[in-house]
Amino acid sequence: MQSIDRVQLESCARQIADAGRELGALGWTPATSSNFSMRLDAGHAAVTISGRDKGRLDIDDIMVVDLEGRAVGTDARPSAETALHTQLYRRFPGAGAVLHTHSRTQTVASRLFAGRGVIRLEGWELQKAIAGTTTHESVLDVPVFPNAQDMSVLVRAVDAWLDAGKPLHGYLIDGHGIYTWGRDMPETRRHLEAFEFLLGCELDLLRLRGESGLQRPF
Ligand SMILES: CSCCC(=O)C(=O)COP(=O)(O)O
Ligand SMILES: [Zn+2]
Repeated sequence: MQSIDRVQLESCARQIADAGRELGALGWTPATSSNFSMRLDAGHAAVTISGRDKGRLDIDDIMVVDLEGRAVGTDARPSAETALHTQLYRRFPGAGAVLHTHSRTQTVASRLFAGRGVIRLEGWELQKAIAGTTTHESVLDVPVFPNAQDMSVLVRAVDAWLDAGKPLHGYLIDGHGIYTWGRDMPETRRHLEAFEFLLGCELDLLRLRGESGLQRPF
């Protein structure tokens, strides 16, 4: 088995802790929710330990797992949602970081659009913050998958979307939060901020269009 590069692990742990502090300050990680990870090598990732306050992470709050989600070199329990992180590293070889948060905007949007199963973003300049998007004249579909306590159910939903050949840069889980990823932590942060902003705009449009808009069945 490949040995873990300790210097790289510490660097990733610091980046994860820094991201957690900043996202926590924004109020996107309430009540110990959220989880974060970074790829270490082709077979391992650094991920947050389950149940820790993600806004107050120390580097000791981050552990190593293999890409099947098994703990490596520790008895600590990785995030309850580790399977969603490792799935993304397996499916996207270029993914270097994954962020999952529970902001109010993400959570409300997930509930409002759950019946439709997808939030279609189009015409927004900020779509260009998503890697590979060069114009506002593009369509960015953000699926909303039903929540489940059994991670294998969620993994199957994400696999089905990807196996259908549909582009995916982030997804919502109904009543829960968002997952997004990127080649490294800065790109992943940019994606997360873009989704937060765009979901907020969609919610604002619904509010401004009035109560009937909010109640319209999707
Ligand atoms: C108290 S939040 C419920 C679990 C959750 O959704 C989450 O993001 C945090 O779980 P973890 O095991 O990663 O701490
Ligand atoms: Zn969560």
